[in-house]
Amino acid sequence: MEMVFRWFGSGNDAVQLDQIKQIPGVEGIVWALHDIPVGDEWPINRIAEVKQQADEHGFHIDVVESVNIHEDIKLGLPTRDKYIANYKATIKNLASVGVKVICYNFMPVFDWTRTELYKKLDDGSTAMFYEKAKVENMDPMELVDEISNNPDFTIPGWEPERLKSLANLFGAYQKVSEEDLWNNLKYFLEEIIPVAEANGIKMAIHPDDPPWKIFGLPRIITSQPNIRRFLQLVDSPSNGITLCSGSLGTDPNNDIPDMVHEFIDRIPFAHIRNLKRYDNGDFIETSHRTKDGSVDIYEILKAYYDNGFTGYVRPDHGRHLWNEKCRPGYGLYDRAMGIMYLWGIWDSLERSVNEKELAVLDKKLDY
Ligand SMILES: O=C(O)C(=O)C[C@H](O)[C@H](O)CO
Ligand SMILES: [Fe+2]
Repeated sequence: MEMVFRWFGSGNDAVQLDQIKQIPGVEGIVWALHDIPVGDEWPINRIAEVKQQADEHGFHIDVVESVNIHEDIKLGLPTRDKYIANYKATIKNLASVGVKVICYNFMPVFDWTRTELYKKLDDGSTAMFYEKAKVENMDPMELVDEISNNPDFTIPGWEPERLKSLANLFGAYQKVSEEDLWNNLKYFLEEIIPVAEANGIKMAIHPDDPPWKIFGLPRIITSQPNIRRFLQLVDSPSNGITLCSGSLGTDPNNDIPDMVHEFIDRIPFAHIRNLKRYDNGDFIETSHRTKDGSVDIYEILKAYYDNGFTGYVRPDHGRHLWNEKCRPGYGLYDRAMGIMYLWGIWDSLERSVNEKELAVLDKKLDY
């Protein structure tokens, strides 16, 4: 596995590149041009700027997260074609500086959803929390006010400008069923996957977070059968997934190690994080350690290891520790510790396999 770390860009992240440099085994940054309006083409000079910043620190920029999808594409409106044309141009621009993987999602209106960004845990740290009943009984506008008015940073997917037109968007989605969303996704993929193939890029859809319907909006990238269906929409190595253990792990029916085994050839990028599920459907993000949450991080890594996984991995969200001021979920310390936990498992898997092989060889030599 190749370790990468998400960085929101100069002046847009509390974490600096020279700090990331000190985390063992990180080879690249996962980045995006967060200020470019959704649907516009990413300019080549801005892309080159990030490449240069990464180069100066010896990082690669192989993975981009996210090139977001304009709502007109998800809604299947006639105007989608112009945004798809821009998307294709962005794919080509990114390929021209060596980008290999583009992570994106196809969730209507909202990106990931939580009800509290800084919920206090027993140990005094804070983490992102989802209260199911609250979402079920809440006016989405209230949530938007809470999340988008974060004083320190604009949160991707929750940009205040975009959410201003929320009422109209909700109205537009009333006519869009899950099957319509599948069709709109297929239309998009049939357009862009050939461009990705021609430019050596793997597209990697991120699962819906959480993987169920919220506020009556359709959601489809939620489960193993649905991911199977997604991969068949366009059956190409360039049409892949970002397998996110945290998003899928909020639903106890999702067997993530089994998904790793089934989809391994179509996983260019893995998000690995843990969370604790409660019986009432609430969940809170935890440290990466298997014992601290409900997701078996060891089994997931073992599944990757057993399948000879060589793709990109990043620790996903973490808790906020030691009073750090950071983007929700994206502090330095817990993600750095998460990486060391992942390496600890990975290195010992590697060592134990090598030792087993050596023992077999020794036995053969004895004869
Ligand atoms: O919710 C998560 O687990 C994420 O990693 C969010 C992703 O960055 C986003 O949905 C990608 O487009
Ligand atoms: Fe994720």
